[in-house]
Amino acid sequence: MRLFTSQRMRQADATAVGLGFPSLLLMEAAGRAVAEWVLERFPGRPVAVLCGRGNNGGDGLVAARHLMLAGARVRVFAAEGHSGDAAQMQRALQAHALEPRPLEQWQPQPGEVIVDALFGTGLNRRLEGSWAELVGRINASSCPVVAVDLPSGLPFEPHVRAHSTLVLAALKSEHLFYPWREACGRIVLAGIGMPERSLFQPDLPELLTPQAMAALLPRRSGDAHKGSVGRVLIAGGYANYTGAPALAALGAHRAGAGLVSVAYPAGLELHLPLESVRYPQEHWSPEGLSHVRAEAAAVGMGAGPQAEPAAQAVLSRRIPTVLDADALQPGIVESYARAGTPAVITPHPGEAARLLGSEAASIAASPLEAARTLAERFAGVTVVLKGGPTVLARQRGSGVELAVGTTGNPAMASGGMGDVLSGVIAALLAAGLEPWDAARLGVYLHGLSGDRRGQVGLLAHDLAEELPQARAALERGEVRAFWEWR
Ligand SMILES: NC(=O)C1=CN([C@@H]2O[C@H](COP(=O)(O)OP(=O)(O)OC[C@H]3O[C@@H](n4cnc5c(N)ncnc54)[C@H](OP(=O)(O)O)[C@@H]3O)[C@@H](O)[C@H]2O)[C@H](O)CC1
Ligand SMILES: [K+]
Repeated sequence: MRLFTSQRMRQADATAVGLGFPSLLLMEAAGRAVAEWVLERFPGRPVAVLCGRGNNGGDGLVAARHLMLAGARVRVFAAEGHSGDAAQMQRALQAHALEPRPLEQWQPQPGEVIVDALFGTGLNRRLEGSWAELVGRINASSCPVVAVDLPSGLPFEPHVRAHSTLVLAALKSEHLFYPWREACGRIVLAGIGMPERSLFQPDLPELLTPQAMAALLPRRSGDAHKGSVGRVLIAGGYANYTGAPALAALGAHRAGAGLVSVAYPAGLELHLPLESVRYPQEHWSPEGLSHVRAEAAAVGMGAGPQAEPAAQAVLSRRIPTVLDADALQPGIVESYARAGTPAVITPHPGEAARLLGSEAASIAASPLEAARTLAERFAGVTVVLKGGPTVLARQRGSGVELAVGTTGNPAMASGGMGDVLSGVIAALLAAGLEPWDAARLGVYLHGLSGDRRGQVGLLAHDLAEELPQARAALERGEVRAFWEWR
């Protein structure tokens, strides 16, 4: 499943029409799906349908007809100047003796449901003047709003704040990325019969679905033992940063590692899980790690100025490695890329800014572009750019492949979560998954565990404790995506 932009959705629309598919059928299916959702979710409630002058408005006119035919009390308010499909849908409505009134005449009525069909993917600038004022009045009314495709005004301010958004054909960036996502409310995805060929755009970011992620779960054979399911080396810790490597170790244990070994500066007091094996290091060196049995590693958690020697010592093992926190220095990442050792980097926007020599704010504002730039800059390295949502990238052929996480929530904004993620990805690498698969599944499971324990106050080790149940639910096919299908 792919994540679209408004522009790429218009392209898909044009492709469908080019294939001979009548666009009027798409509008009919869209409007019908809106009407069905309103009738199901708000039975018996009167409805005001507010229609803009484009095709989003056309969808609204179709919805009004189906609502009326189903016996709902409907008022329709529409902008002037419909053309093409929308104009035909206006005539179809008028044939049923339902005449749209001028949009300016709309006043909210208590108890009414508002269908926001003002603007969808055709919006190309912020709303101003009477449009901005109308959006203000919609938001100030106490009426629930069902947005058609997108809450009108997104991705700019002002925009409609919806109870639910009936998304047409495919999810777009606004439905996933904060802060826009908050304006969408519940997300309901309607297929509308778009030919599959027009939606086939593999260069768009992949959306991590429960089905695709369940298929990546490493299977265990009946004769599994601790040496056969993946052993992890965690290297980190410095001064008073003793929690980070312990949380990474916990993440690795809870993600199914058969054995977790932790290397750390000698003399440091680490509260490691009882099951972890300790390797105190007088000085970081390849020799100090040569006896550790591991198929994958995670380096940098709380390592401070020791990150560089720790990362170089681990690099001598030539095993797939997660580089996190203090190991996210351009020189370190480059040395892994140059050596051809599979590496996964897990920066938050601040660390990504350090790697790219840019600003954290600009990374957070354009995470897809930032992840792409990181993958290009550090060729061969798998990028996990943490955020709401997390974005993944890797170079593939002459281009960059992108994926976007669909799990996780703001309660996960607390210290130590990233350390757990490093351990989880390392455990999946050790189990034999390719870096791209380990990173995608790790991000998915980590966010899923956070969602299952999603209250503010969640601690990183609480999240780690949830990992086994989250994994089992995913394996049993019990996990649903955050959007609903219609
Ligand atoms: N494949 C699908 O998913 C289908 C989607 N459908 C629906 O169609 C819309 C997109 O329709 P479109 O006509 O391209 O665009 P909109 O209806 O969103 O709006 C276009 C009009 O808005 C004007 N505009 C743009 N920005 C502003 C602004 N800031 N202020 C005022 N007016 C604005 C624009 O005119 P300009 O010339 O002034 O730019 C257009 O008149 C999609 O979202 C779905 O709801 C199909 O119905 C089915 C297939
Ligand atoms: K809309």
